[in-house]
Amino acid sequence: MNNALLEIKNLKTSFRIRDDYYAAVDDVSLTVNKNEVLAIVGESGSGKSALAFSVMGLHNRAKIEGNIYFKDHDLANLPANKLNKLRGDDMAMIFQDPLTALNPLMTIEEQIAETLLLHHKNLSKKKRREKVIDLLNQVGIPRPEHTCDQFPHELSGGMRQRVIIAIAIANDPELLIADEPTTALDVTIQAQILDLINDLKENMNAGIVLITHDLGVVAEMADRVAVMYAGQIVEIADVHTLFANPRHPYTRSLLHAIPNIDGGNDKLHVIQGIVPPLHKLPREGCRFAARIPWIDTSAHETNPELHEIKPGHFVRCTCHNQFYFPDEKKKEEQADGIS
Ligand SMILES: Nc1ncnc2c1ncn2[C@@H]1O[C@H](COP(=O)(O)OP(=O)(O)OP(=O)(O)O)[C@@H](O)[C@H]1O
Repeated sequence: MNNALLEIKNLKTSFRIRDDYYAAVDDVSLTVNKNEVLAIVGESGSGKSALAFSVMGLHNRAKIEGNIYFKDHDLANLPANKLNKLRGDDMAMIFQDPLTALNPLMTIEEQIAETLLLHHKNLSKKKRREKVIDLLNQVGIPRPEHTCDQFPHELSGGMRQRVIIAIAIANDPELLIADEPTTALDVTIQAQILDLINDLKENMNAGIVLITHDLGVVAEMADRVAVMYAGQIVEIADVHTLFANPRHPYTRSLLHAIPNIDGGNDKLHVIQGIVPPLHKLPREGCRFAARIPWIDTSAHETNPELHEIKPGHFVRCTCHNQFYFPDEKKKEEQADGIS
């Protein structure tokens, strides 16, 4: 049985810079299944949000090519009115910054009710309030009746993010996209919000796309992980495989950059350089090659593709076969007595 909820095929999302279009998402294909959390990880500028916004139809002036299949629709080619109906009804998004995502001039009840009314036009005022209180309860707001009448600025960051989640789940969406849902929050609140999203996955039967640059969050929450670099997926695997046997040099560098928890002597490996700006992204060859200059250029493919190296484990470019970290090689050589 096909368990796919969302199927993205050859998606290309391009932005106009001066006279040309540049792809921030460049030929991405992905599937999100029912009842799974798919994490998308990568440094700032790798195209994670551009991908999520394409699915939600939130780009104003981007050029979108390819297909985004969801519930018998191709979102990439759907008229705005139909997309609006699906958004808020069947798919919803939790944004990074709860303050900018809420309307400062509306009470919490009014904001949640606005989404409810999309689906239940004839809801009486009394029933509407009951449903809002119920949703605020579900997301762990302690005094929901009181919070209903408050404005966003009267709530803490963690409470505001709970309200955002209440709005997102108001109509029981089948697909939930959470874009860095805890970045703006402090650590203890982060953990509570992640627990809440985990509970939602269990209770809602939804597919969740979790965008984050925090690998700790990925390890805790994800079923599968897609690693993005410079607009492309460079590796995709189930979460256990990705942490136990990361293959792409970028994935390995991201994992290598996590400090050793037991305080070993390993130096923190910092990935040299940054994701280049959009109009300067290399469009030919391995896009990560410039950041691993010690690897011989012959290791890279001319047109790197995603290869399935084990069932469900895909890696782009053959360079992973020859990749090593210079500090590790040095250690090995020292151990072998070579100076
Ligand atoms: N509206 C836009 N117009 C032009 N360029 C854009 C636009 N939106 C994003 N970009 C560019 O597209 C690239 C990908 O950006 P995106 O925000 O998707 O990255 P990201 O991985 O989500 O990063 P972050 O973690 O910082 O949100 C970046 O180079 C960014 O500057």
